[in-house]
Amino acid sequence: MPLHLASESEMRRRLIVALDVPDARAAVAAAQTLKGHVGMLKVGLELFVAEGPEVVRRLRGEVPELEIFLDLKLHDIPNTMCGAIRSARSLGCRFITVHAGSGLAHLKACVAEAGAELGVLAVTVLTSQDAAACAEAGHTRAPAELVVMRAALARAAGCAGVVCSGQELAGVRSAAPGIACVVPGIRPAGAEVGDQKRVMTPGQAVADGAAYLVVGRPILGAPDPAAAADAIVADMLAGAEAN
Ligand SMILES: O=C(O)c1cc(=O)[nH]c(=O)n1[C@@H]1O[C@H](COP(=O)(O)O)[C@@H](O)[C@H]1O
Repeated sequence: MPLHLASESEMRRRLIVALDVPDARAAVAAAQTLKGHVGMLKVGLELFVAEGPEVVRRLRGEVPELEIFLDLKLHDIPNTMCGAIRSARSLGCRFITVHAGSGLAHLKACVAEAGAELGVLAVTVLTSQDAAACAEAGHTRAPAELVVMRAALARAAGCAGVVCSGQELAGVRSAAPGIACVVPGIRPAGAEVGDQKRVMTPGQAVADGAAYLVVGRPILGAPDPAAAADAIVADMLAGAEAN
């Protein structure tokens, strides 16, 4: 992003916090703490399995200024994926995730079902997978090649974006020009990597063209989550300005 367009509020809008917490009470408390510091809340499997769609309605009611990203990583036959998307449509979420590895027909069906309001994000290759994990799973291509192929499929299907690691941003941008890249596996310099394999710092991911960053433990596991989010925003801004 050119220097004159990079602003702190723009970086905050592009920071998504993963609410990987066990219940609605913890989710609402984290959202209240982080409003004004992040731009979107991600509701994923841990919280959704515990609380169901009601937690999305509750978050929308209690923190209406933050959009919701419903991360269910749907991976099934098209009829079943479309049913889940139909059920999700009334929740008013900004994004929903599906696995890109299902192929073009699956992605197209999901995009058609989601309509204009709900953006379908195609998860390319999980950031917890390295080359060895892909080989174990039977893939003959390296993660970066798979990501780029799947990003091209996602673009052809009309997806709102892809989920990829920061390490594939350049490849995705050239294979699927214009597609929004949503990047998890974000780790500030020196932070614990945990189960993530393909990681990048916030600033580098923004410099390389990420549209949104998804961050969980480096924010929620910090002694002061709002300060941790602010530090990530500062690094994002530095990355945007260095670009
Ligand atoms: O779809 C996702 O959001 C996702 C895709 C992916 O490839 N890797 C990945 O880590 N995620 C999610 O991003 C979040 C990352 O959390 P932290 O590793 O704690 O920052 C988790 O909620 C994951 O479910």
